[in-house]
Amino acid sequence: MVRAKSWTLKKHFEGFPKTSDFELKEVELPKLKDGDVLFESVFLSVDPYMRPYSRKSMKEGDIMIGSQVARVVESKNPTYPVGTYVVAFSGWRTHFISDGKDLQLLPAWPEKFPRSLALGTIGMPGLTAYFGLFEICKIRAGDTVLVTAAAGAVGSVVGQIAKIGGCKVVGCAGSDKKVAYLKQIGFDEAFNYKTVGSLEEALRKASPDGYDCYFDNVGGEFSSIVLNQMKKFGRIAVCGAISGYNDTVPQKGPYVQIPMLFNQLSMEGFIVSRWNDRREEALKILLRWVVEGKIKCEEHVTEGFEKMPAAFMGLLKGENLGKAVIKV
Ligand SMILES: NC(=O)C1=CN([C@@H]2O[C@H](COP(=O)(O)OP(=O)(O)OC[C@H]3O[C@@H](n4cnc5c(N)ncnc54)[C@H](OP(=O)(O)O)[C@@H]3O)[C@@H](O)[C@H]2O)C=CC1
Ligand SMILES: CCCCC/C=C/C=O
Repeated sequence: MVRAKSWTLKKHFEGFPKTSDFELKEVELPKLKDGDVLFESVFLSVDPYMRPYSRKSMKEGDIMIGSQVARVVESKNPTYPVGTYVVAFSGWRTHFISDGKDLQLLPAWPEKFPRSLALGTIGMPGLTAYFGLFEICKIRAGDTVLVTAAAGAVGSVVGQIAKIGGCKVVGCAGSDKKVAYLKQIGFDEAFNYKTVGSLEEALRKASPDGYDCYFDNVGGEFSSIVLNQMKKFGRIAVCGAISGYNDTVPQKGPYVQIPMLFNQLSMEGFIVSRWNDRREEALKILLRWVVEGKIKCEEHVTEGFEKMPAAFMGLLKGENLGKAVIKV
């Protein structure tokens, strides 16, 4: 018999999540039926979307939503023999039983890279960067691309793909260590948005001619300032709005119409699952770029399933450099 631990949402988050909003539970899993597979989570992901989606799609008492890289430990399903690795969307759980549906088999995995990358660069965040840049920003060689939360899971891949595409890349992040990292992985310009005196001046200094593309991960006041520095026909990919996820009262800011009108801008929100039908094709490209060394991957690994709430809250505070993952 296997005992499975899980983290549940004890109380809906009000403002910034608290330790007391989560509850650790343990249950005994039943025996497998024909067609069933028993998995153990090897790596779990914490992602910003869990904050807004907890309110949108969960009720109190539910297991926290999320994905994991998991390994088959017992199987009554020939498609998933023992030892097979998958990406599953089974929530914050150490073990789970699946009927084999809605699992994503990991491709042949190069020895030298950890499988946790299937939750980051070679997974959902990498796909977000890829489709956001090519389908929404429609990058072209020579464009100047700005990205916020640039040292995180999505942002760090955005910058590196934009460089592969022949763009000039400017990144903003919340610590000097992150800024140094951005320069190390090839960003042309980077600054710490928390310590520059004036965001407006910092943006102007990084690209005096303005920006063709803005990959917006944060929203809020920062993005209102960027709007006025977009070039004519600029494209804005609204990927995330983390600066507002913990707000209890929605932020108010300048209205977007005037800069959008006079600079003839396009602004489009997107959810990565829009391109699920092209997932495999894009993952192959991302994996190739990683193997070729064109994309460097950084991970912020927290050891121990018990520390998942702390890792999630740390992510929302900006403690992570690269993709935040939990090693069980
Ligand atoms: N549209 C889609 O399909 C998807 C959207 N997303 C969105 O992309 C964004 C980045 O996600 P992801 O790469 O996974 O996360 P990250 O790895 O970038 O981690 C989140 C980062 O956000 C930054 N941050 C936190 N609070 C603020 C704030 N108030 N203002 C500015 N920055 C802040 C922190 O970095 P710093 O130290 O630099 O402040 C933190 O490290 C999120 O908004 C997320 O919701 C992600 C996946 C899919
Ligand atoms: C199930 C993954 C969906 C990710 C969409 C993210 C939106 C904002 O973070």
